[in-house]
Amino acid sequence: MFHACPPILRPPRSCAGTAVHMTSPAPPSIIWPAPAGALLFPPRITLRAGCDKAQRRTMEKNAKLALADGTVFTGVAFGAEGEISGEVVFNTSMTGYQEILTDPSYNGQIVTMTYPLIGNYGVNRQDVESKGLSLRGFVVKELCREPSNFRSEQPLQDYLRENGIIGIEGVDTRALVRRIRVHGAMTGVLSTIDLDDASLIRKARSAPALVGQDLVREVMPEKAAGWNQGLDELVRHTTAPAACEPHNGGKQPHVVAVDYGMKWNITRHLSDMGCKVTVVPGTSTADEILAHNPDGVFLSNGPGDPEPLTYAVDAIKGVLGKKPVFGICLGHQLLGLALGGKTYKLKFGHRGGNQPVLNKRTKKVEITSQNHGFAVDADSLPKDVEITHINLNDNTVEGMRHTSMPAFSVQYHPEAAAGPHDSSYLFGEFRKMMGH
Ligand SMILES: NC(=O)CC[C@H](N)C(=O)O
Repeated sequence: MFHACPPILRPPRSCAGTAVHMTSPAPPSIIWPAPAGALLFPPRITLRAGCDKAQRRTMEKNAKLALADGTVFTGVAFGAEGEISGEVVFNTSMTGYQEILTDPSYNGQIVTMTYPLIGNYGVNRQDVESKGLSLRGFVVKELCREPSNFRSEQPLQDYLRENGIIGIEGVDTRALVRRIRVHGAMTGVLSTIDLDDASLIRKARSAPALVGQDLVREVMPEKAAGWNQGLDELVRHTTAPAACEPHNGGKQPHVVAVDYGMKWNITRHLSDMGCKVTVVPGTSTADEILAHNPDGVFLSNGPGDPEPLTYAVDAIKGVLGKKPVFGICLGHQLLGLALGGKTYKLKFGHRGGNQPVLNKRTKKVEITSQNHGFAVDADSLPKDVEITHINLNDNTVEGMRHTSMPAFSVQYHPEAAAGPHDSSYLFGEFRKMMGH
């Protein structure tokens, strides 16, 4: 029998061949044509392989992606029209494209998905990680224009168009990713308005590099605000109990979360643990942070190079030793700088939902969600900083802890969104560090 979700009636398939619908076939109780007033998918012209070729050609608009090394990829435009430059990076997650699109850490970057079919479950209002889309452009092999999922509210191409993000589909993403892996992340230009290869390559070569830019100020909030949203029901059921342990009725720990472009699932986790959360802008000084009288200070993820963010490093130095500190991703890199370490740019970064990390204390391997292009240099860290986690793909630093002050951080994303929940115990460790 059919369950709680409202039945969705779908038109008969006009295109055979591509596996775009991941759900099982409609149950026999659903009829077509539908009775008047029934909930229907609006009629759309499909552009999938297997559709009428002439129809596809008249509907398609070309787009091109040019890299600074002179490579040009031609594909079909989707989403917004225009032209944009950015650092071209790739993400290996099979799902979670909406969380990726709304992760402010992608500010300044054109993101390529290695999974070959993107858009099949649409987008919704629950899976957002910030108030908007900060990435510069989106590159996929095959776009599914007709999502099929009970949570879907909109197809991906409409979402990108409404949010002003240029997408390109039909790109040989394997070739693109190999190029980035071999030669490193590089600047590129994505355009639907200039399709001249030489001109695009010139623009890609003169586009500003990510290194040295402060991209945080574009995505951080303007002023401090409270936070009171918990985890989505679907997520709560799959998250480790430590992270979701309810507030024990005692004093509610007050966390000040310094927002450099924070993913909302972090504050959802903190809130679910029973913390009172105040979010403050990434430019807040130590005095401004401490004026909230926090029990703990959280340093968020965020875009770009940590080194130019001297205001953030100074603020962290002013908080260290006074309050427990927990940092994630950019927050981890900034903590590393504040502790006297150095950061450097990785060749092509870690982005995806399947990065293996060794927890050196427990000797357990955690499968983690990641999105970073910079890393903390292990050799630069002072003796009183213990490296707690390492990446098993390339042995880079994934976590650290100060041996005498209450401060720890991870390079990866324990809040997942999207990705595995292996590391959600870290939120519980922060709570313990705050003495609650
Ligand atoms: N997700 C993040 O916080 C990214 C950190 C930093 N912008 C990097 O790319 O390394």
